[in-house]
Amino acid sequence: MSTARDREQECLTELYTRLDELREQTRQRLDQVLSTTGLGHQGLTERDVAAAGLARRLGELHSVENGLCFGRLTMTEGPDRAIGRIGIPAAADETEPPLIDWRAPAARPFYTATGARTEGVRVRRHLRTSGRTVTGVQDEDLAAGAVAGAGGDGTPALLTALNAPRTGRMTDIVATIQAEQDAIIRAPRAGVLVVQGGPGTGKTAVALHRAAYLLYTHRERLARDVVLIVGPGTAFLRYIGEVLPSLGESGVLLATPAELYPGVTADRPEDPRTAELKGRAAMAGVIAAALADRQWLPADTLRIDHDGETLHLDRAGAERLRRRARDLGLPHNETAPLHGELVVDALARSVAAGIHTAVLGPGGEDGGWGDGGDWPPGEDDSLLSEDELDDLRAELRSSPGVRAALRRLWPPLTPQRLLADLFASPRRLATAAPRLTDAERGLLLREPGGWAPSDVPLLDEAAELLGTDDRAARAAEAAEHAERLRLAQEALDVARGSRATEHDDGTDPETLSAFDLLDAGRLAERHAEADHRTPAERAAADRTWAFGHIVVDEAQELSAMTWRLLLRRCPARSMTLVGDIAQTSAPGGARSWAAALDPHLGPGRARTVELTVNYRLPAEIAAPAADVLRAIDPELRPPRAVRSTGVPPWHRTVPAGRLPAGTARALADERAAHPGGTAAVIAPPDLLPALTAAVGPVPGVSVLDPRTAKGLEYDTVLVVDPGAMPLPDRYVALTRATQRLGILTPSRAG
Ligand SMILES: Nc1ncnc2c1ncn2[C@@H]1O[C@H](COP(=O)(O)OP(=O)(O)OP(=O)(O)O)[C@@H](O)[C@H]1O
Repeated sequence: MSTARDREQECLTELYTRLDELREQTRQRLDQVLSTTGLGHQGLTERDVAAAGLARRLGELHSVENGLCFGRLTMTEGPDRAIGRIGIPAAADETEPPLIDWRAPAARPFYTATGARTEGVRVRRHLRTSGRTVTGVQDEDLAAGAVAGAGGDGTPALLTALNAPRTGRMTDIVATIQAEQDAIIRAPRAGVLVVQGGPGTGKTAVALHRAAYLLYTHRERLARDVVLIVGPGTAFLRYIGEVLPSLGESGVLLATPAELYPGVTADRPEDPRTAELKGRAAMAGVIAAALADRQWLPADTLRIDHDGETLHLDRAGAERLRRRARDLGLPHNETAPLHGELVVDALARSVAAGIHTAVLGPGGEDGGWGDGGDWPPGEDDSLLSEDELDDLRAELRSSPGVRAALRRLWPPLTPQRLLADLFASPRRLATAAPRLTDAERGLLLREPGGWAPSDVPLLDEAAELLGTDDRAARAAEAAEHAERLRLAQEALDVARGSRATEHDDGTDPETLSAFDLLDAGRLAERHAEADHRTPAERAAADRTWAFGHIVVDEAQELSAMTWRLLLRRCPARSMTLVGDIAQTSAPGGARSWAAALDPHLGPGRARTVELTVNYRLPAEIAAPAADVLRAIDPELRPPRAVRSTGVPPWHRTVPAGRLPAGTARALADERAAHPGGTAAVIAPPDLLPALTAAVGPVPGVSVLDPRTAKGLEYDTVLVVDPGAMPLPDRYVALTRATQRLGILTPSRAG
């Protein structure tokens, strides 16, 4: 008699056969599409789009090779449902799909059914597989009523997953998503959802699976608009980088907050106090004031050389024109040409009025426009016709002296220029930030050269106020077009040359050739490169991209200015923000979700849910972490550990001078007792150089400070001198271990 495992093996083999067929069909269609020739420009673009779609699908089909099917639901009525990483559609002669995508509504009871609420499920089966072989089957009989279900109480499948050694890369959790996590993953897309949870409650895992779920459920929209995932640092992004590809998803953009301004690499070191200051919401006002300061006014009268004459623009007149330009309510760079027109018009009228005065002599009340008269002069003051005035304006517009004056009065600016000039000038800082103290302004003052991460939202703020100054982009496009024209012309010349030769050979000179039908311009158009970038690549390069959904991990760390930037990138306000208020270590980070988000969203606009079960820490390691949490805030409750290892953390006191050597020895002992897996030494930043030297390069071992360790996890963790860490950092350090924790404290005598 065949066992359940044999029967599952048969089903699994059949599923892999179907997967191989799907791969083959997709590969053939891709080959077919790629080999299509003789297409026009439009046809080529369509071919490229189709090929990219098929290549993506092929990638998806290959990414699910491991763990293709991980569960089965036997229903009280109707056919079984096999649950997997992707769906395999029913063939023409089938009524049910042989494999259901974990994100499909029909798969949901796999995660939510309990003995009390069976949702029509009789047996929930977990499959363990290795490659294409079934290695184990675990059944939960819901009809027996004793099953708590996927509620965080440690089903064997979950415990197996949690006890597995870590590889240094996060893995997906599709086979064991728990009910409280499932509710978050499948929450509606609209609105801002905040997921608060202690360390190890699966916030990161949930956020990534939510992104995969949303991409599946709103495929068309989100594949086009892209999902942005923001994580605290590059080490963290590397750690989570495989999860979505393993779920067959590639249409996401992963970035750190420092990477959110295209074209800027923000790696300039910075004093944390400066970073905190630059993260405050008040910096938005400072930047606006810095820009207003660049819309210049002459102290008295501006003298403008024009064609050997001197034109005059007095301060009051310049101020009136500036006010009219500002009243337009447009960004600075977009206002520049309009302000220029106002000034040119005023100058033209004043010249005309000068002619008027010269012809008629100074009359009546008209005491001129430089000293309190009506300025700029109106039409009635002019003897010139409108056509003559137009000519005069045109002349002034192209006058080098006038142009120089316009650049001075309303200079075209880039965000980089505005910020670099502001931070390099005590005078500009004093004008733009009068409410800051001298010491604070001193923190902002610096030589130009490079950008710090905290500059990124400020550059974005400045870009918003400045508007597009797309002259550079237009110039590049024009240069590119000229180059294409040149190449096309060359191609035509070569063709003409070869025809001349052919004629020499006696071919028919009357035969029409390509160059008879085309000119270089049209040929250039045809050769214009189609944009082959994926939507995620285009989004990465475009500051004004509106993302379909934004996921932020370690969201508690973001400054007010970074929130402003992110909300600009998501006008639809469709966001999932995960974090833990108790782990906030950034000086400008959140003390409460309401304090961090209400100023940007409005009070109560974000919906907050909590994760309460700790999947990382065994109960033994959770205990010392809970003590630290109480010290941070007695109101906060630690998450409940779902498993226990029977291995309590150890504690060792070492003379301070021998801390590096003592740590290296303790680590070596741990590695000898528990070979393989991953380990980390987490210490205050100033101890890192000595510890790194003492430990040396060991595969699978990292030496890092608590802030870099945030979000990461290791089988074994040694925390060195936790007493020297600020409380949130200590909390982070003590909550990274999945199996074993050792604490080394320097003795005072050392
Ligand atoms: N349902 C689950 N099944 C299996 N493993 C899970 C599950 N939920 C979480 N885990 C595992 O628990 C560990 C902690 O998860 P994760 O890193 O997402 O927690 P976190 O809340 O983001 O922690 P931190 O606040 O420290 O960043 C990871 O190894 C994750 O894979």
